[in-house]
Amino acid sequence: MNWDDTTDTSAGERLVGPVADREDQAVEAALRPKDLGEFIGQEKVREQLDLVLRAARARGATADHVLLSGAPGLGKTTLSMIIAAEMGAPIRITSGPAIQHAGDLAAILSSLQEGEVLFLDEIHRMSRPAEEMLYMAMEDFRVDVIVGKGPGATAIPLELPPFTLVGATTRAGLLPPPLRDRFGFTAHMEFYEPAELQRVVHRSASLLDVEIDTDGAAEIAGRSRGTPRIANRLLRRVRDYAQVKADGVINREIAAAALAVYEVDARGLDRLDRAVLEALLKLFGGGPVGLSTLAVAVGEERETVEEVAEPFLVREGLLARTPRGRVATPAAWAHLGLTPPRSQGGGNGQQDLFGA
Ligand SMILES: Nc1ncnc2c1ncn2[C@@H]1O[C@H](COP(=O)(O)OP(=O)(O)OP(=O)(O)O)[C@@H](O)[C@H]1O
Ligand SMILES: [Mg+2]
Repeated sequence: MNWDDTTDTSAGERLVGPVADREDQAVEAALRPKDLGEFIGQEKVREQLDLVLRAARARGATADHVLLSGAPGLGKTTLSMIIAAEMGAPIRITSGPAIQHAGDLAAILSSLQEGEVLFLDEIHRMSRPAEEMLYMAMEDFRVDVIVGKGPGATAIPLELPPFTLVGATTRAGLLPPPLRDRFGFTAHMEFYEPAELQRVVHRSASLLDVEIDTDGAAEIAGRSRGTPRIANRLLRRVRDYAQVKADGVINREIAAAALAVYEVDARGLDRLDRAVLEALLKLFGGGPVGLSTLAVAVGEERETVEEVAEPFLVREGLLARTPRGRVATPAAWAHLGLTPPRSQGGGNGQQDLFGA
């Protein structure tokens, strides 16, 4: 799947974009669950990780290396901090792009304390030489530091204390198999159910001292695209609205009115998503239509339509990418409150694709 870290920048900052913006970065630390018990949803991952960590603690050993994969904003960074907290270990945080030379990694590894958690975010963006050094460090807790250049270069082996590597990636498919295989435990984070996001919203509201009722939280959760980060962001915008336009208390009407102002619809589609769907339905009868034609019709770049709008529309089952072009699903017609054209012979892709 295409969850590139840079995807969102092409259409500017979106209220429903999954990647952290400046404001998110400033407030997220305060909203992060601190232990596994506080972490909402991801039942399987939580149960498995709990076992891995308990067992390591019982043995008095350092936990196995953990790989966290999943779309932006689902809680990878949060979980890495929880792992350290549960192990009572310090955490060192760095990222793939920050490690361009093997030497950068050697410096970090050689300064780790015993049992420390090394969190390597965006691990798929590390340089090749650093990656190879990491293999040995993960497996044998050893690195070879190369001193000098050319034929006179020598490798000085350096013992490392046992540590736990926690790698995070939005693109697990980009990880070379030898790297993937060196993790003892891999957790794949799924998008959250609305009921889980509702709990996220409630929890964040109470931390932010915002009063919200059950329906208000459900309304925000339903528009959050399965992503806690987006839920927290929408909550902040709704809070602003509630303070200015009402008495500060969030209920369903306030949440819906606030998000209408920000053009986030009941299903979490924003202006761009709706423009793409509307063009597809109203101008092209539901398709199939080529990506370039669709992009011109909405006045956006091809890449913006393909990388920013489409992934969520496809995930929601509103749009399908077919060899003959983009096609709207029956759910898309229903969502926009439009009636699909009836029996247009072979001219319309609806019939043969969906048997309507
Ligand atoms: N399971 C959860 N329960 C409650 N809050 C959560 C949960 N998962 C994530 N959050 C909240 O969502 C926000 C984003 O989470 P986090 O930064 O861990 O995502 P991420 O997967 O690291 O994203 P990225 O790929 O962009 O680095 C945080 O503020 C965190 O509080
Ligand atoms: Mg993160």
